[in-house]
Amino acid sequence: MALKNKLPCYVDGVFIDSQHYVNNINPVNGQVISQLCEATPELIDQAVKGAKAALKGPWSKMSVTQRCDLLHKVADRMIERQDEFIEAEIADTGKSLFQIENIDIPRGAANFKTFADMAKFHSGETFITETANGEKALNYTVNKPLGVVAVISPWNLPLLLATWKVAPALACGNCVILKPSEETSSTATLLAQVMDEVGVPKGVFNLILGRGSIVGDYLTGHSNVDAVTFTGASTTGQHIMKSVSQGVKPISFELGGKNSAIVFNDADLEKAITGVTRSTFTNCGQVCLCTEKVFVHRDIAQAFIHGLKLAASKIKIGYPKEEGVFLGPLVSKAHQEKVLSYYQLAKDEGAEFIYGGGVPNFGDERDNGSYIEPTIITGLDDDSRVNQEEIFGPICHISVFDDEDEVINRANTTDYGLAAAIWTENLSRAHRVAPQLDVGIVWINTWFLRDLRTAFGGVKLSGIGREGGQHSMSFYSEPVNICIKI
Ligand SMILES: NC(=O)c1ccc[n+]([C@@H]2O[C@H](COP(=O)([O-])OP(=O)(O)OC[C@H]3O[C@@H](n4cnc5c(N)ncnc54)[C@H](O)[C@@H]3O)[C@@H](O)[C@H]2O)c1
Ligand SMILES: N/C(=C\C=C\C=O)C(=O)O
Repeated sequence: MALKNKLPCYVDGVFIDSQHYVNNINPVNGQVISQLCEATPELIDQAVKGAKAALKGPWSKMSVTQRCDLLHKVADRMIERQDEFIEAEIADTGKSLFQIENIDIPRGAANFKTFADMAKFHSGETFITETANGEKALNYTVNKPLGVVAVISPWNLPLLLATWKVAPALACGNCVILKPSEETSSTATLLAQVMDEVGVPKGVFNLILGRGSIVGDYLTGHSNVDAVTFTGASTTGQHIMKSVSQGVKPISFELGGKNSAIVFNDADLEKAITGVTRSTFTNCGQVCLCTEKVFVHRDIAQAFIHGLKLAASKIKIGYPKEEGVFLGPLVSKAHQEKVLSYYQLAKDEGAEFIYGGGVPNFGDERDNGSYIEPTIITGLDDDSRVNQEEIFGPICHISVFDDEDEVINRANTTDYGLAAAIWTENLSRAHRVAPQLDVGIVWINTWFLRDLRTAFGGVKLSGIGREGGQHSMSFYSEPVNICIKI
């Protein structure tokens, strides 16, 4: 069923128009493309009640194999409808067709396949116990679902990040209530259609739409929600933590970042330039893993800066489907204003602009969109606001360093701790430096190369917990130890 101009909620197996609307705007030209039906508290209560009931229905009676086969059907149907997912994601985000068809949409189906397969191998533990006084017992684990899981997802990789949590939550037998970002709800609505089409039992997957501060806040504070998994800004995470603390329930947070790329003088310079171009400007800098701070060794600084500036100048900015376009707009006017305020702050703090710093002038409808220039700056202190606060746009600051210990300390001097990239051809140095970085993820001579079985998450303001592979299976399950005297 093609998306019309109203995006409905999906509660207890029914698509519902709440009669309360929030405009959905295309960031390419600022036009209203649809309206999402914002969930009311009553509708959220109904979703939680339906999810609770579904835990006792056919879903809980399915074998792991039956449940995971159904999730494979979800993945297969997403692939059958991928053109609709691509169109919907482009309409909401304006990002390039290249990125959407190579990263965003394929990962939706991949997330379901990965965790459906992982669930089949999610084993417990068994111990034959012999106590000091000669008693014998058999101990074994049963993995049970948490119950009703609230999933709150962001706008930067909408389908990828919603399914990154929905898939393992369902694979572990939970019922889910997904609240996507109000900026990008279209692919989540298609996901609800897919769930309905393949026969996921009613109440197992629910979709409630609307503003985070209203709908998200009500959901995370709901006494009958058993767990909350959230991806978004650190400040929002802190708010959700307060909201959830009205009860005692598991939380998983993937939050903001202020990520460094460290380019040593023994790096392959061309690889490093290409890699840092990707890690800074991909998705218009709107990836939590993106580089915003580049530390380059003094010996190669001029050559690196020249190369990065040349690479940035070759980046094509334009319509999502335009041939060769790498950079689309930022997700919204509000976010464009936020990122531009940091460009202005950089000027005020005395930065030297090596490239960019403004807004492209197209002379057409795109001037009503939220485009921005890729930007490279230098000359600011490590403790400047621009170098300490997450900007979440296509900008990096370049600093020069002289030795390893210095750069490790400088890269760690941040309240965030999500990801880092190291560029060096010296393997000893790579393996020596990586563990010293206070982050959750380190890439060496690459960036955003993903194995979905690995631990994903950050430390400090970048999050709580890890998801990915068995880390997701553990978060979305409650192990019960059963001891039988023998
Ligand atoms: N660590 C990661 O994996 C990761 C991934 C993507 C984005 N992010 C971070 O997310 C931020 C950008 O995304 P964003 O602007 O959508 O983040 P955001 O925090 O504004 O919103 C994220 C989600 O939370 C909801 N929300 C907002 N306020 C809420 C509240 N009070 N209660 C409940 N829900 C609420 C929003 O509606 C949205 O669905 C950046 O800081 C980025 O670093 C982190
Ligand atoms: N969680 C993942 C990416 C997060 C990107 C942040 O913007 C992933 O690749 O699984």
